[in-house]
Amino acid sequence: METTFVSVLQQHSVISAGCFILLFYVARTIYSVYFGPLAKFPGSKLAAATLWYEFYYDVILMGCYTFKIQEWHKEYGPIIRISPYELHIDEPEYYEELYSHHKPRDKYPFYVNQFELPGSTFGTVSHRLHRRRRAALNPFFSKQQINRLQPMLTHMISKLCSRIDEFEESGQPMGMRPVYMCLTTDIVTLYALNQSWGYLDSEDFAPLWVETIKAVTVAGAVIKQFPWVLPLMRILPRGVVRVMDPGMIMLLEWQEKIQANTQAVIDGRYKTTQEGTELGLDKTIFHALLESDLPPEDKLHSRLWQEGQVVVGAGADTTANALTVTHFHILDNPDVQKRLRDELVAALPDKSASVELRVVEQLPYLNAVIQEGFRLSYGVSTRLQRIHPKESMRFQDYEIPAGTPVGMTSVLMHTNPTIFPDPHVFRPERWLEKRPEGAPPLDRYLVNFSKGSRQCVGINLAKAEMYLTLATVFRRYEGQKLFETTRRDVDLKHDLFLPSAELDSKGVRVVFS
Ligand code: HEM
Repeated sequence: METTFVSVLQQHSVISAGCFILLFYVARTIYSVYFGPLAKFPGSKLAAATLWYEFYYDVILMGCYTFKIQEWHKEYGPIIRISPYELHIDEPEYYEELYSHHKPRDKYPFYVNQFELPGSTFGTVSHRLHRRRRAALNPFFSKQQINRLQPMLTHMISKLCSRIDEFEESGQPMGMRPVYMCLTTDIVTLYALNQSWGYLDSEDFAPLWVETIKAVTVAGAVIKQFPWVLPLMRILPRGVVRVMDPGMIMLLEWQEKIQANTQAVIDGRYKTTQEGTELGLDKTIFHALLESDLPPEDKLHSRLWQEGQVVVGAGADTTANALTVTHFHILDNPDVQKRLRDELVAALPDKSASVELRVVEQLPYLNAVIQEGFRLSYGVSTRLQRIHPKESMRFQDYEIPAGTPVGMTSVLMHTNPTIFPDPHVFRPERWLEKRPEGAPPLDRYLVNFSKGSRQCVGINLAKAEMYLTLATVFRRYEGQKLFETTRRDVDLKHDLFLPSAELDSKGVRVVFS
């Protein structure tokens, strides 16, 4: 009798606690949606109430929240609330204010958590700490430093050409995304780790590597919502992880490879490779960071490998995507292809000679083609939030409370028809036309690398790769045709952090003849 009484009492307590927690959440949500500091901002009330909205669009529908945000802007105006905590702005003139060079801009933990690399410059939330870490990275990527990479870049591009020659001979279509991914990976690993991963030598263009990067970005949408997933995967036996998510195994193995490289540098048993030495490279990014003015805590293995992973991850897929999308649009627009070829033939009379960066970076039409390629390949397609930790920010009549994450998205900037008329048309000429009196230069609105203190550190390297690769490939190979490839294979359909076309696309394929 007494036991029954106790168990009924226990049941009641559990139910009461459950009801209390439920009531607490309901009350908190009502307060946040209707009375909290972000209540005055327009937008969907459901999105203001719960992160599950974003989960549905980004995880279930695979990277579609960006398009929902775009739709909401049409309905609610240039500033909207898109989650219980976050605002989004669609007003091109505000970009340089939000992504300021000088004002304090923290990152949003919800965003950086998706890669779980808090030791990296990219993953550093605090603007103060970021400036210190970024200052140590900058010299490694300065224009002067990148100019010195010409022999290495020429060497890699001639390897690329040997692979294209094979396909030219066989007449088989070549999948450009994997091949460009091999090129950019071999370049960034040789430069940053002094140890090229040699993917251009792989018979089938290392499909596992392409899959790894894709798996990492797809997993990111889930990890943002459930940040405990990655630490959990690390402690589970590999066999279990493999069954649950094979992409995760690739990520863990990639991290281990970089961790081993870092440890070898710290232990002083790192051997520079013959390939690197012959091409004038004798240091890894870890040597550069260890020799920098960073304090000892920033020179620990636990931080340095994270920096290495970001540089390799950020340097490879973004540039490969920009190369692929630009290559497609050149071939899809015969007039563009002809004008580019004429310029290249005039500037580079010998089609087999290696291309000099200082020559091709001066070519106006090649520059315009690359700008237009950057515009339609977007860079990172997801929104990038910035936070002023201490002071409120002003947008039109709104005062944004200090500490609020506010994002803007390159996709919305680059397809804004007022700035870029006929935004989905690939028209390099727009970059060469005279701007109306008093209008700012057009590249003010080109944000594939983002802007301000936290913009991409690899811009000079990425641009050098674009100039040299496109100039070489379009000067050397006269007979190029798209193979069963249409706009459907490049147009943005899913925002998987990086832009993705339809998921069943076979990618951009080209026949060289
Ligand atoms: C076309 C090629 C590229 C594009 C479109 C691109 C785009 C971007 C963007 C948009 C960001 C800012 C991300 C954010 O705010 O969270 C970024 C950051 C970064 N990128 Fe790139 N990137 C490219 C190539 C490269 C290359 C070649 C490297 C290095 C080898 C690189 C290394 C980095 C690093 C280390 C960061 C973090 C910088 C920081 O937080 O201070 N990127 N990139």
